[in-house]
Amino acid sequence: MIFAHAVADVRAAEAALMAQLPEGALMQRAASGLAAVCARVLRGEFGDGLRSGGHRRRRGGPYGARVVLLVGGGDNGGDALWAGARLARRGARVDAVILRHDRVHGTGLAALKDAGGTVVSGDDGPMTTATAAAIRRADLIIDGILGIGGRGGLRPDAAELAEFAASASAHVVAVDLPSGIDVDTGEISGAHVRADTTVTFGTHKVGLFVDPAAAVAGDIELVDIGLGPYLPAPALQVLEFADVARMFPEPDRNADKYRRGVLGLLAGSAQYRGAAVLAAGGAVHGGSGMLRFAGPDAVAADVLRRWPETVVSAEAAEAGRVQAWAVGSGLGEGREHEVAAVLSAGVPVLVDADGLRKLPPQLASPALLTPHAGELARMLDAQRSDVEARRLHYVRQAARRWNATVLLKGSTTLVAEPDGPVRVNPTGSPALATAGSGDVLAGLGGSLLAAGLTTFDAGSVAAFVHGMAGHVAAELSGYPSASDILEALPGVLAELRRPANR
Ligand SMILES: NC(=O)C1=CN([C@@H]2O[C@H](COP(=O)(O)OP(=O)(O)OC[C@H]3O[C@@H](n4cnc5c(N)ncnc54)[C@H](O)[C@@H]3O)[C@@H](O)[C@H]2O)[C@@H](O)CC1
Ligand SMILES: [K+]
Repeated sequence: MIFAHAVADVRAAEAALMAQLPEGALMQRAASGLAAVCARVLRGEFGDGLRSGGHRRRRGGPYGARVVLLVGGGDNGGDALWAGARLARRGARVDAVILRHDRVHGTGLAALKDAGGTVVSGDDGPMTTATAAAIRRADLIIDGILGIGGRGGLRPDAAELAEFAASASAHVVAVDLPSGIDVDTGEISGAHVRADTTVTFGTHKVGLFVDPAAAVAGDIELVDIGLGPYLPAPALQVLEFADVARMFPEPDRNADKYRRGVLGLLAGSAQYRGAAVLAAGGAVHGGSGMLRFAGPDAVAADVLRRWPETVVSAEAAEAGRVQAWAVGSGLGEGREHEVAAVLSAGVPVLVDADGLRKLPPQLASPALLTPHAGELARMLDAQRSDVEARRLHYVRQAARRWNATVLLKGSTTLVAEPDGPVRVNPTGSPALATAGSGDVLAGLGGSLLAAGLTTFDAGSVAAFVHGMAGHVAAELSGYPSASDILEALPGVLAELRRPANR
């Protein structure tokens, strides 16, 4: 599992660690790790990041490379200067653009000059003819404008520099984080740097994983500076393949269909017949032992035709015993009494799409709510654009409001509980943004609930597996449909369950 921590926790851990170390030792660890990643960038080991196609790719390493440092007035600038000094000693031509001469990191600047680096900015402002020329011909730009001490977006002079750097052909490496993002929330409130690679220190920062900021961080490289023992519980978790392989339900020797868990599914309608078929498909592959579908005859017939292993009934009340319900995908209008009965049945419930319109003020059972940004906006009476801009804020708010687990779908899918860490799904891709894809996810998540996973684990495992299926489907068909994603599921699950991966 990968973790990310809030700035206050990073600061506290740094203070505790620094008390054990000689002055400046931590910055040297950071600068050495930063310089090492920069050397790899200059050897061509990284992709073209955000600006694919528009890059001048260098392969020769630091010797003879042209490097520009953008240096703010804090320790983030200090890291850039010390790393610049290391690269200069390895033969790079290093030019520094100093934003605040009155607050520049003194020993870092002296080290850079000792190593042969030069300052190209003037006393009146950072943007000079020499600055522009250096940025234009640079192979690598190191963004040390703001780190975890930054507040709000970039000021105008820094914004102008960032803009100019983005238009150049150099690879941009951000120090700790792309300057100007809100590091604890992933929000972007003003001008900011767009990085191809971010080298972050001690632990990942929250904003590096949450959009919109995550989209401007590029590849993330973590440099260990020894903070580990001093860090508290993380604010954010990112599941990895091995975690999901371990968490995915494994039937034991005595398993039968009931013990593996039975999912009840209330989905689809005369208007949205396909939603029932897709959700049922996610469910039959999702690790539970049996699917009971409740719905109108015509819809149930579609489900049975495609998934003959399903047991169908006309109404939820006639479905029989289940260990969990999934409710809402393509459900359309009506069936309020059935939804209400299912929500108060006392078993865990996944609520998707039209089910989210029918939520009571208080939920009686453990629930996993799976809105996209538009649905979450409606649930909280907010603007969709605001939810997209402040994803972490709103997913946490909804989790507290309904005392439930909330999975906010989108460019970075987040899974939040009322208290505790938030999980970010790392496998998402634009391939998932297709009609019916959410129905597959709902069936899969419901099935995992029925198999006994908690709402938090079921949501995050379902999102991970669904995302992997999206990647596989995209490789096969370019622009996959939800049916393609569904078809890719068994292969992904087989890979997860291979003994070597568990
Ligand atoms: N504290 C430590 O032990 C370590 C810190 N390191 C580096 O130090 C960084 C944090 O350094 P600082 O605390 O000096 O802070 P920063 O370098 O992030 O910011 C410097 C100062 O800029 C000012 N500022 C804030 N927002 C601004 C804005 N929008 N425009 C212009 N100025 C603004 C503030 O006065 C702030 O103190 C980390 O991100 C990391 O790069 C690393 O060297 C590792 C060790
Ligand atoms: K930075």
